[in-house]
Amino acid sequence: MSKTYSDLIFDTESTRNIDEANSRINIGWITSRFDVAEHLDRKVVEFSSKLGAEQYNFIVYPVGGIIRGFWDPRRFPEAPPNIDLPDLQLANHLWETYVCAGISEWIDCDSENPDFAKFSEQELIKELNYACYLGLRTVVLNLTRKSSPNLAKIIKKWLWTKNVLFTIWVSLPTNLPKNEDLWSVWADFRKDCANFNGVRLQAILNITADLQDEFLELKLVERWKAEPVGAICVHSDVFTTGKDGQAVLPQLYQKLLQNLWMFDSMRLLLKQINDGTKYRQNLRREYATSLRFTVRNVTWMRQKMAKETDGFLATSNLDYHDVLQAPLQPLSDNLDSGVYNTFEQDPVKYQRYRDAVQLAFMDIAKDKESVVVYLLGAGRGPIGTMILEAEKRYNSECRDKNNKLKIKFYVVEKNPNAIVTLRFMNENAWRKRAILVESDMRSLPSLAKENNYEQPDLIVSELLGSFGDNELSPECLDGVTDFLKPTTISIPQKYTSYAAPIMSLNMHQTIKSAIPSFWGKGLVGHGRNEPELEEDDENEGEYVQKYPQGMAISRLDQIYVVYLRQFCALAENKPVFTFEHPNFAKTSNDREIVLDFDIDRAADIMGFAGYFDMILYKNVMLSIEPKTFSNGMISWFPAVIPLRKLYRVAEGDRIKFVISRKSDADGVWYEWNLEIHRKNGEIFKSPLQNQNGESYYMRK
Ligand SMILES: C[S@@+](CC[C@H](N)C(=O)[O-])C[C@H]1O[C@@H](n2cnc3c(N)ncnc32)[C@H](O)[C@@H]1O
Repeated sequence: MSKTYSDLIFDTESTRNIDEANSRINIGWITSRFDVAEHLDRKVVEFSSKLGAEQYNFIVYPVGGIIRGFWDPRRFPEAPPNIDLPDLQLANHLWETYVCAGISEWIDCDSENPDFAKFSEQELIKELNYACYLGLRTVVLNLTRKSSPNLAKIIKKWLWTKNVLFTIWVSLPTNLPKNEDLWSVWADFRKDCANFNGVRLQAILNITADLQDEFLELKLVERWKAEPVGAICVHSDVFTTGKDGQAVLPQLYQKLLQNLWMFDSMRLLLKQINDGTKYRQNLRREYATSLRFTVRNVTWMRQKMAKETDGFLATSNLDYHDVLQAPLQPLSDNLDSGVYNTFEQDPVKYQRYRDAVQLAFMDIAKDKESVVVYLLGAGRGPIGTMILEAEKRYNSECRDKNNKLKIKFYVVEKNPNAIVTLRFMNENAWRKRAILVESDMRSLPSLAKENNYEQPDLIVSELLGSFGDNELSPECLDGVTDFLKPTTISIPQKYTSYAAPIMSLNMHQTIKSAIPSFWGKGLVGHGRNEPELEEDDENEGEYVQKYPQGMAISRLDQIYVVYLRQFCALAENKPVFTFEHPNFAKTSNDREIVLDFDIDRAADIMGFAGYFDMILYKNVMLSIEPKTFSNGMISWFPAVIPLRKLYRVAEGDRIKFVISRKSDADGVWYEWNLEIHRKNGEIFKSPLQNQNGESYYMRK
């Protein structure tokens, strides 16, 4: 049986460099009422140094001082102690590094007692201001209610209107019924904060002895991968005593923690639930040791596994994860040498092309001395090399010395720059076997007539984007149909796009905030319009790309290419559009489909992930669809088709992804929207996106 991820994490091999691995994990101690000691508010240095010696990197400390922090609100309307945590005891940079501001736990801006709610608001503002005064980088807020609209209102205003440096960590309630969905509590809170930047507003998940139901179901846990989780707080009563008498995390908790551990930049927190540490000197250190042991190899292991699938991507210094890329348009733009070079690093794609071509020769070259092969859209020629290798392999496996197949080889490319490389390849690598045709393949029927080119037995092309047809392969290949024989075979024979609904706060925010700088305002957009020259006085003759639908909308009405990491797929993929070649019947390439997905958990849909697979020939295929993914292939990352907003769905809802592929004389575009069919029969329809190709238009 193959090893599970968790088994691998604890392999001796993976626990090399323990000190280095441990040092990447930052653990904070939450000061609790069990730490209360005389004059502690004047002894933050001693307190944090002691914890430092016990392997904690920072503390969460009541920002108003410990006496105020643990004041009993039942004494209201008596006032709590004033803020009394003198700044002078610690150098400024040490406050920043070692201390997070704990907001007093008694503060309750959503209290049923309106006087106390009002009073809480005033005291909260004082504490936030004091956290700013101390220059602290993190503020910890505790949610104690299912819904905290007043608190959210105050925090929203702070985040959106004040130029402060701290990140707010929102610790999720631990006092709700076990079946309450904590994700929804968090998602409501961040929505009430108008989904402020996930770098500045993050959740703290509490791992308690009495685990919430949602942490026991993988599909519910997965949603946290789509959210900004700043820290995971483990409660001390979760630990048990191990064989050697030390505190350890039980296996179930270890697995949960490992599963939630996305990055080593996340933080762990330890919250004391009882006064055990009073009686066992080493207990605090044991907690920290056990937590580090649990997560220290997770990222390392993930990277190691990624190296096996990502090949050169994993070894490159660039982190491609969650980075937005505009899909290439190799038809309307001429690619540069670096882009071709990146394609050519793929260890899988070209070999599959070679295998497919060889397989096709078995069918079309029987008893023939020669077959005519056209490579359509050759780039710098890597598939050309594979075609010649397929010929060689076919000859060595299927022919004898005196009866070799010799293909007639045409290589078509419209990029005049790539033609320079192709000429070089032809002379130096292909022994002048190729006839180079510098042309758009759609002119081939007329060019062939003029130049007496032979009709192809086989056409080979690779004109696919992350969403299959989005680099206009159907339009390009249809352009050569009139020149084909009725028996001509196309590699690929068929390709299909796929889509699945996803959640990802990070992706939504990244797309929304990808606004061009002043100097980028004239860059060609991806929509129908070209940049315009502003000739009025005010604009000094600058170029501007205008968006009739508005810049904000235009960002969200485009398709992107993204190596997705911080996301959660909400359903299995479904096929979207299929194209088959040759298209002798000249069937229209316009398409329309409605895909139904049943929703099995509460979630915020940000859009759809897009994938494709292609049948090169018979059983030789390439795929980026996760279930059939061609291992090791790096040529395509998934597509992301965003929605304009995050849309909340509930378990039992059915959603419909309505998407059409449209075209006119100059180009092709997709239009899409979402329908939510609620369990109670209500139907919601989101606005139609990218109408008329205004934001995302693929020029023919
Ligand atoms: C995705 S790249 C693939 C390049 C190469 N075959 C490879 O696999 O590395 C597509 C290539 O097709 C070319 N191309 C796209 N549309 C074309 C057209 N209509 N006629 C000729 N070449 C085209 C592009 O310039 C580009 O070089």
